[in-house]
Amino acid sequence: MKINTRTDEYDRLLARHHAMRLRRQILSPEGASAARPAIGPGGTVYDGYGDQQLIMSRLDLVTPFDVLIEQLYAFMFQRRPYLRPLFPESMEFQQDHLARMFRYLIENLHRLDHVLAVLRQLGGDHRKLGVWPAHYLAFEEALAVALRSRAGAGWSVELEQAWLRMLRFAVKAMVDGAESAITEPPYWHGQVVGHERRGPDVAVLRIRTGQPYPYRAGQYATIESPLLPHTWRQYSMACAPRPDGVLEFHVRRTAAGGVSEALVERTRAGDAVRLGPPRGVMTAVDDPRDVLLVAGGTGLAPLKAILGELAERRARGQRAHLFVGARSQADLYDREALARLSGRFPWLEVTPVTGGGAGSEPGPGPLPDALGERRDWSEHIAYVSGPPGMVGAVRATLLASGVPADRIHHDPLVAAARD
Ligand SMILES: NC(=O)C1=CN([C@@H]2O[C@H](COP(=O)(O)OP(=O)(O)OC[C@H]3O[C@@H](n4cnc5c(N)ncnc54)[C@H](O)[C@@H]3O)[C@@H](O)[C@H]2O)C=CC1
Repeated sequence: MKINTRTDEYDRLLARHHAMRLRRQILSPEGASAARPAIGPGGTVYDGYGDQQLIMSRLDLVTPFDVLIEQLYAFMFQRRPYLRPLFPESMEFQQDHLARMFRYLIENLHRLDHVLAVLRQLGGDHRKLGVWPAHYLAFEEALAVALRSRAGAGWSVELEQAWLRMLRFAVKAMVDGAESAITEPPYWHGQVVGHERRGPDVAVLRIRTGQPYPYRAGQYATIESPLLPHTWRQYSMACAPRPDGVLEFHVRRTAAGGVSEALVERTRAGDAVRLGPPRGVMTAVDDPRDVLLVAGGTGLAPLKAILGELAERRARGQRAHLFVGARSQADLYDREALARLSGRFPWLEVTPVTGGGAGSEPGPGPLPDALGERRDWSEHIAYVSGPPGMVGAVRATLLASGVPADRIHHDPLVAAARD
């Protein structure tokens, strides 16, 4: 269900923009303009802060973004129908993704170093989609037409130039990112060598790649099934790199017609898939402190991989405690594997916590409470993975109990696309 009404999206962006400006003013004695960065990709000068002010000043003309983006793609495919096959059959996710990107760019144009890193990675990831620099020109042309048609009489050359400068900055960073990723394959071919149903909506898949897949425990891959061409979704590897090169993934079926449904319901051993390059920052840190791992649902996958790595290179005397949150006993889909691990490794304690999760009452759920009751975690290194609401709630509990922020590791708190 779309929740973006015109006022919602516009008001939300504006409120966040004002809050950030206030924060910059407080943090910087010279005022907000001192935060003005000017270095773009390849050393070019770009006044992101100036464009941010201009774009924000008339955001009301072009929001909600979903309408703008629908017009953009309609124009692009009408003008250049040969680009349509590069996109998935259903454009819904693509449109949401682009709206998120517009919001992210506009909100962050005052801190180009952060934006550059994100865009460079996005550019590298776009290689698997078969995107070439020339395609971006077609996109720019379509964006200009959509902006004009959406904004109507209030539109101006200055506004259009600000939007196009922002886009060119983003494209340049993405093309740079794609070029510097040139030594890495855009994707790996894989074959499903194991497919086990674990309950009505979860499957554990084992995939062997044709070429070695170089990743670190805790990272994720994007996966494409031939059942849904051009649609890639993220899943974490649930094992540390193994000598036989087999990767384990935990997939919960979510929306009908999505990649997860295809992988859970319609995929069998022997089927082919493709994997994008490994990504993600939640990897095991080299620190001899005891380890706390907190998993919610299939968020268990990367933590199981980190445990696998710990088993291989654990510091002397280092212990680990894994909390596994699940909706119910029946939903503890990996309980046998976890029992095997805790039987094998005396330094590992596993605590299942049931309740909460999809369909239950809103609220922090039982995981933060279970942690709080247990012991003092302030000297631990923590890894947290699961639904964004759970990761946020657990993070808040750990911070409040004295664990420093730089010792709480998790992937960014945005809902990753896994349906
Ligand atoms: N499949 C994978 O490889 C990975 C999945 N994830 C993410 O993990 C999540 C897994 O989803 P499900 O299995 O459906 O989990 P779920 O909705 O069944 O939740 C599992 C448990 O997490 C806790 N929880 C859920 N929402 C909470 C909240 N708002 N506050 C506090 N605790 C909460 C509850 O204890 C619940 O029982 C998805 O968001 C997925 O994107 C993250 C990393 C890897």
